[in-house]
Amino acid sequence: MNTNIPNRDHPRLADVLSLLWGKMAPYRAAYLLALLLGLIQTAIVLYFPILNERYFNFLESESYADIRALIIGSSIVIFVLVGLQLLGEYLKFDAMGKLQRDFSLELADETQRLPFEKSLNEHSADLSQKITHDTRKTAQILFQIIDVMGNEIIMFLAATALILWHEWKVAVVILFVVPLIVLGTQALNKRLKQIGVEVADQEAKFRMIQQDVLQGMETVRSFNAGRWMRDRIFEERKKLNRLYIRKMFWEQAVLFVSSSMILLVTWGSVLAVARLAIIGEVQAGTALAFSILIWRISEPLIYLTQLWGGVQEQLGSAKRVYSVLLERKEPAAGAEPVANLQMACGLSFRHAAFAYPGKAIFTNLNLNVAPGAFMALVGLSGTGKSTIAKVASGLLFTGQGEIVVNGLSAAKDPERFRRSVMYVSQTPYFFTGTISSNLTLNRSFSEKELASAVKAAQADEMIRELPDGYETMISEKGNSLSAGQKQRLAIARALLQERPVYIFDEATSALDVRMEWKVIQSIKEWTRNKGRSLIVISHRLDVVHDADSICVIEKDKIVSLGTHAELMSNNPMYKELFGISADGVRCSNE
Ligand SMILES: Nc1ncnc2c1ncn2[C@@H]1O[C@H](COP(=O)(O)OP(=O)(O)OP(=O)(O)O)[C@@H](O)[C@H]1O
Repeated sequence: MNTNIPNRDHPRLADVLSLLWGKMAPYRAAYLLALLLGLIQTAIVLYFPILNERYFNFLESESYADIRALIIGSSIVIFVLVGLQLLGEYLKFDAMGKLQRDFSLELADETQRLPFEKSLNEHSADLSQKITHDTRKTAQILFQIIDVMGNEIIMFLAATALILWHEWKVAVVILFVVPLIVLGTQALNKRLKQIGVEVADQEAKFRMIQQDVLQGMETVRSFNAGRWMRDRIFEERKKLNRLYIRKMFWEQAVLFVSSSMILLVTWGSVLAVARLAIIGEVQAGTALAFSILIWRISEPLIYLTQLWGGVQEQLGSAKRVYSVLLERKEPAAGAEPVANLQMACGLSFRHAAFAYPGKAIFTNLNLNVAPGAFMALVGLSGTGKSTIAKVASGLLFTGQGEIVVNGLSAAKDPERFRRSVMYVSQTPYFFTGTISSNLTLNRSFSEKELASAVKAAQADEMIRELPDGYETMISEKGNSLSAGQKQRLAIARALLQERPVYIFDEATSALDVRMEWKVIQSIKEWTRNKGRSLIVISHRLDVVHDADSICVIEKDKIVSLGTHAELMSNNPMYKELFGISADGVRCSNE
């Protein structure tokens, strides 16, 4: 991605064009050829007044053979030119589609490198609108300016040159009017640019609400909140419609001002030439050619002012795209593989601090998980366990201090750091596709590896019972599976990956007590046999009480670290939580 993006609130047209032109590099030659072929259309349009002029003059001289030669010759030339023009259109559309595809993909990549806490707090519909709709509109600016506007400008200049040849005084007046139109519509265009930003933001907001309604269908239906949601959609759409009307008003204002000035000059010129024809200073054919050519000047001028308004609106989308481009990013991954990736290695927090915007979660945290050790993180809700786990996994970044695995620092080399740590959350995500594709995520594993990970996660029987086994399709976000099934599949998926450190963040919370115990035992055995480090976060202390060390988090800091026996004797809160947890298990077993 272009790193030389000026840090301005509103991107300038020149900056956007230079960014897009850079991205066009692989398709530039084809596009330039398309532009050249596009000039054919201008040539054909401009040829018609000349054809008419000759036709009329041949009529006056009563030369039928010349007329026949003129028509046949012109038809053949135009036929060939139209074929070439088709080729030009194909090349242009191809280049345009490729630029839009690349730009959208690059923005999606950039979004993947946004700080995790930033993407957590941005609505996915807003990001998706930026990646799809806003990149497409931004890319269109290049084509509007170079291709469409370029063509219109060439048409205008060529027609002016032809008029200059016929009647130079009229051409000078026309050229004088152009700067007046630009100045006259500048203030209106500024307004259009601002409305462009408002429209793009409101379109994204409208999409967010629609997505919320679809994703929260269960809650909407359970709480009979359909009417409230409908009213919200209605309100947002109403605001959008108002903006569309405002946009239309300002576009029309630009059009009205520019068209009035252009038409005034056009009709004035037509009258002047008509007078010259009447007094016999110009031939009838020349007067006809002139009146056709004058429209070849005024039409592009009117069209250009309209297009210019469209570009102002597209700059609103560019502003939203730039908001992602200018955001701080994770460092890009190094190309070379991690040298000496030790499978038996620990994880260390060194004087680490982390804060969500406006909220410190921990300061000066020092914690070591020894190679091959099993550590449990426990504590009351909201004390920061998941945050510590996400920082340890290289998803969230510390403001101070560092997290180190295999000699790699999470903040300095996040992508390679993450190849050493596997994080499994309580609510795993599944992609639309088969069970098998969700387990392997497009990597190849032998049948034996797959079966062994699935068995360790206690998911083998469950998969066998599904209608198509491993080939069973999972619907969006794994909605066709139970919460416990999803958690076991997520554990199998994690165990398949060879990582030195595994972190399970309440990853078995949806399982029944017996199944949870079996899965945790299985995970412990799996990691112990392979010499991997294991961190488990759980509210059920009885399933993690045999950890090598247990870390009790309270009010965003570690208050105790020790074995179960040590904590039972020196941490009353741990003792209380363990008692409740064990009682719960006893009750559920009775
Ligand atoms: N994306 C976020 N933006 C801002 N604050 C957040 C974000 N995620 C979590 N928090 C806050 O950070 C604090 C710690 O949350 P965290 O999820 O780490 O706690 P936890 O101990 O794992 O809780 P639980 O046991 O309920 O899962 C909470 O006060 C929470 O509101």
